[in-house]
Parts: sequence; C-alpha cells; structure tokens
Amino acid sequence: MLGDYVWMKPEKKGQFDVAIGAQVVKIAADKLSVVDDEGKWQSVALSRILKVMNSTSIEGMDDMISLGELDEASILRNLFIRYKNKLIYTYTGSILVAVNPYQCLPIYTAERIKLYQDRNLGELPPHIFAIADNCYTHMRRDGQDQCIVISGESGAGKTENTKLTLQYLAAISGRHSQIEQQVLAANPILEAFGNAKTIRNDNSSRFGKYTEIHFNPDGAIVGAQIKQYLLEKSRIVSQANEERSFHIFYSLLDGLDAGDKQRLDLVDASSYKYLTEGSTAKYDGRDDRPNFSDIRSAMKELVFSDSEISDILKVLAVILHMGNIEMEAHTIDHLDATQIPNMTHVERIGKLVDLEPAAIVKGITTKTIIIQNEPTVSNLAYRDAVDVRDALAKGIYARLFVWIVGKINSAIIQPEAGSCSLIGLLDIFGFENFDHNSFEQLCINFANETLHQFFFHHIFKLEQEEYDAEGIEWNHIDFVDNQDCLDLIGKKPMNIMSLMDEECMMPKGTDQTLLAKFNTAYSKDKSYLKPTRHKTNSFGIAHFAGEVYYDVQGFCEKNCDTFSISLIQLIELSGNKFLRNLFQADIIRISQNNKRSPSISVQFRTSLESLMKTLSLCQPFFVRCIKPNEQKKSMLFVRGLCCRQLKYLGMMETARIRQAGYPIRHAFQEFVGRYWCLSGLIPPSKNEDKHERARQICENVLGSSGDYQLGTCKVFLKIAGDLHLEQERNRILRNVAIVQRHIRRWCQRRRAAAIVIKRFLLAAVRHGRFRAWRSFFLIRFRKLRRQLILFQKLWRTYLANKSVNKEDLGEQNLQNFPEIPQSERTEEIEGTMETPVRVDEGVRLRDKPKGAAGECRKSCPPAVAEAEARKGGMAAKQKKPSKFRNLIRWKSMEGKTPNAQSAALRGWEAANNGCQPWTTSNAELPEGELAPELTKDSKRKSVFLRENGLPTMEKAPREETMITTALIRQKLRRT
Ligand SMILES: Nc1ncnc2c1ncn2[C@@H]1O[C@H](COP(=O)(O)OP(=O)(O)OP(=O)(O)O)[C@@H](O)[C@H]1O
Repeated sequence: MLGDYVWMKPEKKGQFDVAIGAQVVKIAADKLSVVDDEGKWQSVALSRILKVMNSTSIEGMDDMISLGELDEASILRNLFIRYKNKLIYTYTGSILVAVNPYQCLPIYTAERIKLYQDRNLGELPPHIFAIADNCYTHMRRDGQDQCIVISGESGAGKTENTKLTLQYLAAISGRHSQIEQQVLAANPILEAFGNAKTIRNDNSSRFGKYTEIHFNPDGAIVGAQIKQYLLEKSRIVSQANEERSFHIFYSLLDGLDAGDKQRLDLVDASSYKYLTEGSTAKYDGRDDRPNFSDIRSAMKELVFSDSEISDILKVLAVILHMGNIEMEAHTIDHLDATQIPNMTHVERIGKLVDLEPAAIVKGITTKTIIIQNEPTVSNLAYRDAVDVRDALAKGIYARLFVWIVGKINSAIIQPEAGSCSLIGLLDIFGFENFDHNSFEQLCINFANETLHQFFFHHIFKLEQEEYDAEGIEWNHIDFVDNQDCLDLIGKKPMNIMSLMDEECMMPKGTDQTLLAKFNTAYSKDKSYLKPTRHKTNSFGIAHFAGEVYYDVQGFCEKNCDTFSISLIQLIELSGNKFLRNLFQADIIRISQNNKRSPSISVQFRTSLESLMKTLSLCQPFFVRCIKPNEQKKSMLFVRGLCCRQLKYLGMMETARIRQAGYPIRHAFQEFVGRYWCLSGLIPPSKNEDKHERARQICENVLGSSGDYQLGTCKVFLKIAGDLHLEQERNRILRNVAIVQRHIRRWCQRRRAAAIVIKRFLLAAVRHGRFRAWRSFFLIRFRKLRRQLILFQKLWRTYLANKSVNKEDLGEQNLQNFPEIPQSERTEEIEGTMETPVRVDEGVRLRDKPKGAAGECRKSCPPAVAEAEARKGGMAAKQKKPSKFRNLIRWKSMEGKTPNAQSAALRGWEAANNGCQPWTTSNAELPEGELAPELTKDSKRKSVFLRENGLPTMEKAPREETMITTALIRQKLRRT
C-alpha cells in the first residue's frame, strides 16, 4: 500500500550488505517507487521487496529486544533511525549500544545527571548515565564489585563514554572531595602522554586502560587505581602519514615559554624528526598551547612536584634531540660502523641529563657482548645504530609513561580502600585491521579476542549453562566460539606468542625463520591463514571480527624489546637521578646478571590474564561503541561500516539471546528479602518456604506476563519484569515512607515539646524564675477562686433578697432621701447597733422586739460594744443593711479614741469583704471634716459605704459617689 514501509533486498551482495528499509511512494503494475532509508528514490521490481516492515521497526525502539523482527537489518535500521533523531544510545537488554555522534549533544548536563540518578534501567531513555547509575546502585545494593567493559573500534567513542561514566560517578557519589578532582585530573595527563592523532581518530588512546574507582560503604569515592596496557611506543619514532606522535610533544613545544624552551634547547615541532614523520604537526580541533597549561595544572592537582615536572620536560626534550642525532655509515678495519658527524644534539642531551657526549656516542654506535666472561665491544652498522638510538628513545618514553601512571596512582590510591567496593572501567583498544598490521595489532587483537570471549562467556555460555542447571525453558541459540583463535595466538602450549619468544632466544632467529615455523606448526589450524601470493611476508588469523594478515617484519625485535646492556650502562652513567630512576628495574636486573627481561608478549599476556581475573570477580556491564563513519563527520551513518561493527561485536546474537533469555536473576532468599513487601505486609520468617513466597510475589506483580521463570534456586527475570517489580516496590516503599514520616514527625514533635518544657523548667529553676511562675499561677488561681466565691455570694444574696420585701427596705435613691428626724435616727441607730439581725433571715429591723435590743444594750456597756465592733466580721454581718451603716458606725464611735475608730472600721471592712461596697477615696473627703484621724492613718485608703443596704457588683457611678460623700459630710456636720 502507498505509504507503507517495506524491506528491500540490498543492491550488492557483500559480507556486510543487509536489507534496507524503504517507504512506498508510488505503485505501478510490476514496479514500486520507493524512498529508501538513505533518502534515495528508486523504482524497484516487486521481486526486490522482501516483506512489509513490522511497526516496531518503523519508528525504532529504545531496546532492540522489543523489535518485532530481530535480524541484522532491523537492528541496523533501529540504530540508523535513532541516530538520525540524535538518539545515539540504544539498549539491547542491559547492554548499551552507543553510536558516536561526532558532535556535542546537550545530553550530558547536570540536569541529566540528576534525572538518571536512582532510576532503574529502562525507566528513562537509554543513556551512558543509566548504565553508570545501575552499576553504582548494584554495587551499593549487593556490595559486589562492578565493571563496565567499553569496547569498539578506534574512534567509536570508548574514551568519551569512559570519561562520561567517570564524571557521572564523581557527581553522584556526593562527596565532591579532592580525590574526585584528582581522579578526573588523571585524564588530561594520560591523554597527553598516551593519546595521539591517528587516521581513524584525532584523539586515539594508544594504550589500554583499566580504571578502578573505590567507594566507601556510604558510596563516596575514596580512591582510584589506573592500570595501563601496552603503550604503542613505536609511535615515538615513526608515524603513518597524517598521524602524529603523542600529544605531549606538540603541547610542550607550543605551550612552553621562551625561557624554558631555551633552557631545554627546544624550538618548534617542525624541527624534530620524531615529530614530522606523519607531516601533521597541526590539525583542526586541537589547540596544543592551552592544552599544555591544562596538563601542568592537572599535574599540580596530582601532586607532581616542580622538580618532577622539570625532569619530565627534560626527558621529553632528550627524546626529541635523540631523534635529531644524525648518523652516517662508516667502515673501521673493513667492518661496518657508524659515525655521528654533528655532535650538537648529542651535546644537548649530555647537558640535559648530565652525560658525557662520548659515552652517548659509544652507547648508540657500539655494542658490548660478553665472550668468555670478558666484555667485548664491537661497532654497529648504520641500520643497527639507528635501531639502538630509536630503542633508547622508545625505552625512555615507555618507562616515563609507566612512571607517570605510577605517580598518578600514588596520589589517588587510598591505602584503606582495600575494604571498599569498586567499579572498574575498561577502555581498551578496539579490534584493528589495517592495510599493514604488525606485532602491536596482533597483541591488540589478542586482547580483543580475550574480551570477546569474556563477553560471550557471560552472555551465552554461562547463561545457557545456568538455564540448563535451573531447569528454565528456553530456545538454545548458537554462537561462534572464538576459543580456537585464542588457543592459536596465546593459549595452547605451542602458540604463536610462545613461538615468537622461542625465536627471540635463538641467536640466529629472524622474522623469516619465525614465519616459516608458523607455517609448519599451524598448517592444519582452522584459524591460521598461510601467506598469500600478495602477502608473502605475512600470516593471517581468522579473528571473530574477520581475517587479519600480519606482516612479520620486526616481530622478533619488537617482542624481545631489546634494550641492550650497553644502553642500560649508559643510563647508569647519567647524573640525572630521575632518568636513572626510570630504569631502576633494568639496572637491578643487569646487576643480578639476569640479562633478559620478559618479552613483550609474555608481559602482555600476564597483564591480560590478571585483568580477566579481576573482571571475572565483578558483575559486568557492557557498552558497545559504534563508529558511524570513517570521516569523523556528524550525522553520517555508513551502513556497511556499522553492520560490520555490529557483527564483530556479536550484537545480533546478543540481541537474540537477550530477547529469548532472562538477563536478571536473584536467589530466592535475596529475591524474597527484597520484594516481600509486594505480597502482603508480613516480612518473611526464617523458616518460610522462600520458593513459595517468590512464586506468590511474581504471580501478584507479574501475573502471567512471561517476564519471569522460577528455577530451582533462582528467580529469572526479563528486563521488563525486573523494572515492573522495582517500580511496584518503590511505590510501596514511598507510601510506607509517607506513613513513617508522619509517625516520626509526631513522635519527634512530642519529644521536642517535652524537651522544651524540661529545658524551660530547668532554666526557670536555675534562674529563680520558677518561683515567679509559681506565684504567677497562684495569683491567677486565687483570683479565679475569689471570683467564684463572689459569684456564689451574689447568687446567695440574690436568693436571700428575693425573699425580702423590697418596700420595707426602702427603695429610695440618694437624691430624694428624706431628712431623718433626730429621734428616729437615734432609735434607728441604737436599734441597729444593739440589735443584731441576720440579713439572710429576711427580717426587718423594725420588726424585731425592741425589748431584746434594749436588754442587749443595757447588758452591753460601751466598752463591750466597742470590742464587739472590733471583732468586725460577725458584728457587721449581723447588722441590717442600711444606707446609713457608716454613719451609724461613726455615730457609735463618736468620742472613741482614733485607734478604736480605726479598729472598728477595719472590722467593718473585713466583714464587708467581697460585698463590693461603694468606695470613695480619702482624698475626696475634705481634710479635717471627716475623721481627721482616719485620713492620717496611712493604711486606710478608703471609706466604705453601702448602697441601699444591698450588696452590688456594680461600681458606684462617680456622681453618686460625690453625692454620698456630700451626704456623709452633711450628716456628720449635723451630728
Ligand atoms: N558521546 C560523544 N559525544 C560527542 N562526541 C563524541 C562522543 N563520543 C565520541 N565522540 C567524538 O569521537 C572522537 C573519538 O572518540 P574516542 O576517542 O572516545 O574514541 P575511542 O573509541 O576511544 O578511540 P581509540 O580506541 O582510538 O582511543 C572523540 O574525540 C569525540 O570527538
């Protein structure tokens, strides 16, 4: 149908040509017009159309194993579609495929780092940060060492992804300490001394690197260690066209100031033979001058001392001068010899490292051999002398590089880091197949074969063996095992490398005799390819990534790493301690009469074995880097090149096995321990059947999705199943955390409140405030009690008054109060004073029998009455409430001593306590008119009056008070 996507057969039938996707734009009778994935319009016969494309392949998927059709064409298209959309990362299960974008993408920001933190694999779009985070999480969760193996061709992006991983780990580990800065600072130094521009990559690592990052139990970086493998030291003396030597030389010559340059007798890069072989001292995209200052500051960060930096610069200058030593063929006594016509550079070297020029000349133009325990010196032919000179330069640089790595390690390795967990990052040279391959390529490809086996061993062999052992149902997938190839190069007893070693020991061993031995020994080996007509000096090996032919020229010399005794003796003569120190191990070896150092192949195999041992102890993650084009251009995806890399990396088989298999597995105990919260709220007991509980959890959460299988000891999960379980667990834990947070907050607040009170009381007691607070509360309590009593009183009074005839009590206000005749008043006074009547009895004074009162008066002489009045409360209480109570009182107290008057008043006042009398200030009473003694009495502040004889809560209005005061005056005057 129009608009449909289809698969088309490839035009060519090459090894790496696979079906291409296309969209149908026109349909004719026997032809289709299509636009293919590369944007080409084509009119194709129906026979070229293979099938309609699966919907998953049209837009592309984050994870290859989700593709509906899993073959080379769909995997390649998936990468292509995503690459076009600047999505350079894609998963194949837990394996990350990274296509080099050759441009800066805004996907490595601090926000991205935060985004990927604590996320499960597959939760977010594929990213190198997701792998790094997963690795970190696994390390912390399981306490197991982890490693990330980053592989791919030269220029595929291994080093960039290693750096990004390192930056991510430094960012999330959270301590931001000096050690993190030091670990990051190691990179520019290593790149300067170990990287160079090659045809394939402008910043190619010419050594393998395994970086171990050590973390403490809190997940913070506490140290690191770097291991280096097989530096390509031949680059020091020669480079292919358009290639350069190691970056440091160009940075040094561009970045050094004039004074330093003069001191080292250095000029610009174009003046040095060792730097001009490739005729590209400068290239776009690299500025060597600022790089040099970066390198120096990185060295400072890693505690390189000034004298060490100065010595390093001297050694580099020596290497450059060495390359410029010109030699001429010469004969002495009819024997080949070499002479040095111009001694300028020899003298410069001598000056820099404190060596006699004659000793240098002797060292590089002659050789010392021991014959019958006697050292015999012979001249070297021109070619041999050049080789010795170059060997000296290479030897010095290789040892300098080892020393620099050691120096970095001494700054970043933490002695206590032994007990910590680690994450290892392996950035090792990819598979190499050039037009001309030599000994180095053989070693590099051997390392790649070993890593490939590690990868396949992990992905296939172990996986299949484990499925079988656990009784998991799945379809077996065939894969190509590279064991034969490994055996041929370096594993079986008589392998290529051991034959090389043997040949190096032979006095007459040459590269040609070595090749002849290979041809004889491996003529029947499937992986060995005999020299062809065009490649007579080469042998081939059928690697997992294709056939590679190696030119044997220089094999023996490179493998033996001949660094003659004469040269070691020359170094020993140097007054430069740093230089002598670089050769310390060789000097010791020579002094112990051990003439031979282990061959390069032996050293390489030993370090490779140790690396594989380390990796096998870790939980590995794999990042497979793909180089999309050879031109280093952005947005250019060359299908053939990518397809080749996918094949070499075993991505097709990987995708299939990952799709069919269960990459994540947990022992029952561990699984139940982690996910028990997904099957109710009861934690697993010790004796519980963990298999049954694991089954319950899987059924609860994953149902019949097929994302899991239960083995005999383990739960096997697909990525999707694991992701789902993790998400569910996180959801439940989040909810639990919310509840816990509330409870904790409540408890915390209670505890905090108790602490505050306790603190306050302690402080109060300490500062004497406790009493103040106590009295404060007591005052409040008493006030409250008084108010209650008052209310009680008022209520009772009210009840009592209710039963009293209000008319008889005389409801007259003060304004129209009638004049009281003298007689009446006296009687009243007398009656009142002498006849105690209880108010609450509700009996009027006048109603009481006068006789009783009279008798009382008679029986009570004035002294007794006074005493009565002094008693206060009782007497006053018994008096009938009256407007004139005070007058009566004063009347009755007339003629008494001021003290008696005052006492009577106090008694009265006490009796009226709580009755809220009218009060008027003494000050308002005219001085001398009313009880002058009273006003003089400082304790008395008020005269108490009663209103209508009834107790009241209301305060007297001001005018009434004044009237009352006037009335008192009037009454008193009258009396
Ligand atoms: N993720 C990326 N983003 C931007 N540019 C990248 C990325 N990855 C790689 N590159 C570019 O590709 C170049 C080559 O990458 P890198 O040096 O990492 O390759 P390599 O695989 O380590 O090569 P070699 O094996 O030669 O060291 C880098 O210098 C950089 O310009």
